[in-house]
Amino acid sequence: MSEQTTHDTGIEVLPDTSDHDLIALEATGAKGEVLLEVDHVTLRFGGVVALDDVHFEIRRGEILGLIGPNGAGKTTCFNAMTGVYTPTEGTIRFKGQEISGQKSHKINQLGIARTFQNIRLFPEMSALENVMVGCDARHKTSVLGALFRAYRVRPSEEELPASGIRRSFAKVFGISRHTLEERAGRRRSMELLRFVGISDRAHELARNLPYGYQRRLEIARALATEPELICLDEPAAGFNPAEKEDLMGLIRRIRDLGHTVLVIEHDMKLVLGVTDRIVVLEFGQKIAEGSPEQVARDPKVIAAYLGEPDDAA
Ligand SMILES: Nc1ncnc2c1ncn2[C@@H]1O[C@H](COP(=O)(O)OP(=O)(O)OP(=O)(O)O)[C@@H](O)[C@H]1O
Repeated sequence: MSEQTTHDTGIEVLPDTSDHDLIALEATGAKGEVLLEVDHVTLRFGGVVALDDVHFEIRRGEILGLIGPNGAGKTTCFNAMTGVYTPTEGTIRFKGQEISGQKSHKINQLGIARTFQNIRLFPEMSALENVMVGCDARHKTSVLGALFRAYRVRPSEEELPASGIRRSFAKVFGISRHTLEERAGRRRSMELLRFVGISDRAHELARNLPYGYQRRLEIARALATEPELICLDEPAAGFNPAEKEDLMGLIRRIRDLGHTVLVIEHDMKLVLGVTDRIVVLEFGQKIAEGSPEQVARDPKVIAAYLGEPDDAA
C-alpha cells in the first residue's frame, strides 16, 4: 500500500487502492444482460408525480448514471428500487424477479445495496465494525447457532490456531461455524477498507472519521453485502476535485470487481467521465438515455440540466 499523499494545494489525496486481495464477485449471469428493469414506473406522493411512466434498464457489468435537475425524481427512483417506496403503477424487476413492494432487507439479500445522500453509518462503532455489519448479512449461522456455537466444522490448516491446546482442541472438535464466519468477515472487512482506501483508520469510531472517509466507509459497508448491483447516491457530494478524481477510479474498480454500478450524481464531469450510459430525468419523466457523448449533445438535456450548450462540453 502506498502512503497517503498531499497535493501542493494541500488537498488530501487517498492512497492508491488498486493493491488489494479482494476476490471478484462470482458471476451469476452474462455481462450485458438486463440486470434490473424499471418497467413503466409511476410514483405519486398525493398530488406530486415524482416518477411519471419511467422506463429503463440496467445491464450487468455497466456503470449507469442517473442524472437530472433538483427534484427530477432520482432519489425517488432509487427508493423505489431499494424497497423504500412501492410504485403507484408499473413494476421493478431484478434478475427477472419482481422486487417492487418488497422490504429493503429482502431486496438487499437478493443482491442490491445502496449508499445514502446523507451518510448513514453506526457512529459509535469503529469503521471496521461498520463494514462487519455488512458482512454479517451474508452469514449462514442463525442467532441460536451463534449463541450456542451449535454448528462445528472441520477447519482448514490456515483456519487452525497456530499452536497449543486450542489447536489440538480445534483439530479434534472442530471450530464453530459462527467463529469461522466472524473471522472471515473481519478479514474481508479489512480488505474492503483497504480497497476503498481507508484501512489506516479501521479502528476509529465512524463519527470521528473525516467526511471523505465516512463516504468511502459507506461504500465499503455496501460492498460487504456482496451486491450484484450497488447504487451510489451522490457519492461525490462535498468532495474536492482531487477526491472526485479518486472516486472515479474507485467506481471503475468496483465495476472491475464484478459489481454493476448505478450512480446518481450532480457533478457532470464525474458522470460524463465514469459512466458507460446515462439516463436523464426531468420533472419525473425520462427525457434522454444514451452514452455520455450522446447525452451531453442532446438539446433536451442541455436545456433541462446543463443550462447553456457551452456547459455541456
Ligand atoms: N416523501 C415524499 N413526499 C412528498 N413528496 C416527495 C417525497 N419524496 C420526494 N418528493 C417529491 O418528489 C419529487 C422528486 O424528488 P426526488 O427527491 O426524487 O428528486 P431528486 O431528483 O432526487 O432531487 P435532488 O437532486 O434534489 O435530490 C420532488 O418534487 C419532491 O419534492
